Order: sequence, then C-alpha cells, then structure tokens
Amino acid sequence: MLQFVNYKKTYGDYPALQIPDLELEAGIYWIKGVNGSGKSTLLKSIAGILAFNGDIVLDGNVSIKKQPVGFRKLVNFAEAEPLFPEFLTGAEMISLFADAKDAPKGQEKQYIESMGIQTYMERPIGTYSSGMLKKLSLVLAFLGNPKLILLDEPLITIDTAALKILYSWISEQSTQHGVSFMLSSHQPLDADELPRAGELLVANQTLTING
Ligand SMILES: Nc1ncnc2c1ncn2[C@@H]1O[C@H](COP(=O)(O)OP(=O)(O)OP(=O)(O)O)[C@@H](O)[C@H]1O
Repeated sequence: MLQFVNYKKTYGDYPALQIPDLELEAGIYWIKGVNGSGKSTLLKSIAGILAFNGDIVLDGNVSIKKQPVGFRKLVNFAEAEPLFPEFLTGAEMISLFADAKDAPKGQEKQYIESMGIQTYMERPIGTYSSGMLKKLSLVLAFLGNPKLILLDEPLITIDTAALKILYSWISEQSTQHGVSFMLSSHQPLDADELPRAGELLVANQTLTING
C-alpha cells in the first residue's frame, strides 16, 4: 500500500527520521513512539505538507514527488491540534475540503449527523471548543475517496461517544472500501474495536514494523 524509498527528513542539521526502503501492506496501523520520536514528522511527510528527501509511493504507482496532486487526493490527514481560519464556519470549511477532494455530492451529511456536529455547522470556527474542532477535523479527514487516512492523535480531546463513532467509521472504511489508516497515539487503540490493527514503532530516528 505505501512504499518508502530512501526517505530522510532533517530539520536543519538534525536528522529527525530516516526510513530505508520499507513497504507497508494495506491495513490499520497504530504508530507508537515517545514524545519527539518523529510520529508527527512521519504523518506530515506522508500528507505532503513537509519537504523530505527520497520518495513515498502509494499503491505502487502514485509518487508523492512525481504526482503530488494525485497523491494528495488519495491521502487525507487530520492534525493533532487542527488550526483552521477562525472566520469560516464549519460548513464552509467542509465545502472547501469536499471540493478539493472531489467528494461525492452530499457525502459529508452522514458524517456530520453521525458525529452530531450539525448544531454548530453555521457558527464561525473561532467559537469552537477543542473537542468541536477535533470532531470537525475528523469529518474532513473522511471526505472524498481516500486510499489512506492519517490521523495524528485522534483519541485526544473527543468524548467517549465520539470515540466510538470514530472507531466505527474506521472499521467501515477499512472493511468495506479497503481504506488504510495510520493513527498516532500515546494510548493503545481499542483492540475490541480495531482487532486487526498492526503496530509501527518510531524510535532511534527510524520506523519499524513492530512484531
Ligand atoms: N519545525 C521543526 N524544527 C526543528 N525541529 C523539529 C521541528 N518539528 C519537529 N522537530 C524535531 O523533530 C523531532 C520529532 O518531532 P515530532 O513532532 O515528529 O515528534 P512526535 O513523535 O510527533 O512527538 P509528540 O509525541 O511529542 O507529539 C523532535 O526532536 C522535534 O524537536
């Protein structure tokens, strides 16, 4: 599903993360690692928002370097602490993302209703609490027809009801549409909800498949 080719990310002189050739099968992955090990660096690189050396290739033929636009249409990303323009409403933000991701018309409706965020869709994002913001960012990450969804710390700030809904979306997209997921989290994923999740460890400035 995802191939790393001589991947290397440095911040100035600091070698943050280096991945020799590695291929990940389709599936759901829990990215583990201590603070500062490089989890966000990894996810932001795959999301195409951080420059790096080497290449990342999706499904054997879509290279982030050679087909950056096509790659980004197939890979969605929710940041750990999302920042959106405060003057836009949630509905406007969703409309922007839906356009950019070529989302089927009306696709957002089921996610908005299921997450229960319809009551504040018309309010400016600047008035949202951190949990409301997180729920909006999770809805955005599911729009379009992604092959891979990257979720940085998705378990923080949302309430337990929202967490259950998120797990159900992940299971459904994974089993019914073959979407892969990479989730960074300091807490273990719920093994009852995502029984087949694999583990990736970010440590010693590299990424390894754990176990
Ligand atoms: N913009 C930056 N400039 C310089 N160094 C950075 C920058 N962003 C991250 N780093 C460094 O890269 C390393 C990896 O950071 P990263 O944010 O990817 O870690 P993380 O595993 O996501 O951490 P956490 O669990 O605390 O969120 C850290 O040593 C960090 O100091």
